[in-house]
Amino acid sequence: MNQPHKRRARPAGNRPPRGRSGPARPPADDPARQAALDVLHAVRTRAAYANLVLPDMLAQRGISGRDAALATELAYGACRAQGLLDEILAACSDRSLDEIDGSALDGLRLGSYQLLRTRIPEHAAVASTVDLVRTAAGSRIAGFVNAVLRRVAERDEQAWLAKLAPDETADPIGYHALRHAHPRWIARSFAEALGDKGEELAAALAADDARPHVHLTARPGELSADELAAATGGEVAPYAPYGVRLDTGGDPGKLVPVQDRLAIVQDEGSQLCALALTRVELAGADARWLDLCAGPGGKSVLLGALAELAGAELDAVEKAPHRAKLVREACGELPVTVHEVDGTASGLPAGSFDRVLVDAPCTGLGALRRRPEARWRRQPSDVGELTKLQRALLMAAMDLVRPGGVVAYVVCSPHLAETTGVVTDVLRRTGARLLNTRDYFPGVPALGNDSLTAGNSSGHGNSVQLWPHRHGTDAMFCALLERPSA
Ligand SMILES: C[S@@+](CC[C@H](N)C(=O)[O-])C[C@H]1O[C@@H](n2cnc3c(N)ncnc32)[C@H](O)[C@@H]1O
Repeated sequence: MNQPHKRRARPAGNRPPRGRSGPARPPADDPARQAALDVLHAVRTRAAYANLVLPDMLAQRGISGRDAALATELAYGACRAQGLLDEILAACSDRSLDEIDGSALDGLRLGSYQLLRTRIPEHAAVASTVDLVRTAAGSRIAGFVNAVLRRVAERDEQAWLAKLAPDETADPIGYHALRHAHPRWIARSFAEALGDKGEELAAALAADDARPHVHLTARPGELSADELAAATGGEVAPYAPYGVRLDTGGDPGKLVPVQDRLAIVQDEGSQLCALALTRVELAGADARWLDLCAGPGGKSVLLGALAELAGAELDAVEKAPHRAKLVREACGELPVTVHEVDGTASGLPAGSFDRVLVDAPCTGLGALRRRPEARWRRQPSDVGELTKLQRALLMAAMDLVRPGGVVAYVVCSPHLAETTGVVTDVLRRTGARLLNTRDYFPGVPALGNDSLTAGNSSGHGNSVQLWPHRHGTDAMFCALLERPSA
């Protein structure tokens, strides 16, 4: 007769100490959830970017296939939904979230995400998460996580929303913010830019959770969009003449045309904004172009290639040394001179550039779909600091461009303070003219909300606001300003 199997007690020395950040090696039996949990830990404790940490972790741990897909879904999904999960967790716990041990909170987010937003059966979602928390933080904390997750499992997501969301009529922004797991201030900023608090706001918030297509730019003068599409299995992008859209996953950096420097990875919205600057007809000289915020160099490559075709040269300014290096590497043999200086005091000669791009540092609220945790990390207080810098850079650009030359002000954000707020102020201070920017986005529909457009009230032209849910691009803003002739 077989002897009953005796569980060997785990030696105390093997037990991870309380409060440690998680096991160095994933347990062999659940590498996907362990990786997701470790990503949540890195995001919470050291402000890591999930989309940078996870791919490295998967490679180092040799996690691939279905496990890699599950780890990605759980890590990114829990990061995106964090605020919604936290509201639900707060309703299920008698402690406030601030009082909950960090490892427990990571586990609660991971477990509640599985319960509410995946088809993983309840017992598997809870038991697997509790096991991981027990290994990392001990039995007492695991018991707490188990109890809270059991309460979360009493309702599905819709039922929780019905219980917790504000009334749609009385508070439409709060309602859509919670339903689409966005902070209220971001939902409000989208609503203000769209001029809509209802269906379109919901569509804009939903688009932030969709995986973006990868876009490529064919290097002008080297390859056409048709050729690039044929070489990569992608399709020609709808609006940008050098653009290709890829439907497949995988690392686009490994595509042969990208490795051969015949194409770059670049959102179609970025392509359109850089191109708009080059499409304005100028009277007089057109030989010196400037990119005032160039790192890591995507738009410099496109502008540098177009400058070469036009017989012009590009100066590229970047303040951060490592990013200036990236610009140099990206531009290679193109006629681009990189200056590692502050764009607000570059020392470049005033009035000497024909075309200037200011692709200013911004909140990035227009690219939230690319960074799972970004919506919860950004704070409303970031906006004030950034708009000061954006104003200073745009003022510097107005000084560097020659009379009759053109400046493109671009941000990857629809927040009105960063877009029309900055532009309206600089128009007032410089007497510059806002061109009808939409004319330089030919064939692109639904380019903005007329009633909100910078300069409209003073009879100037219109700026452009792109959106993921309308155009499949990042939510890029672009305004073309002409310096009055002397
Ligand atoms: C939105 S990114 C530019 C993206 C770039 N145009 C591209 O397409 O790859 C803004 C850049 O401005 C740089 N920057 C921030 N402050 C600056 C300053 N005062 N002068 C020049 N560059 C600055 C940042 O380091 C960052 O690389």
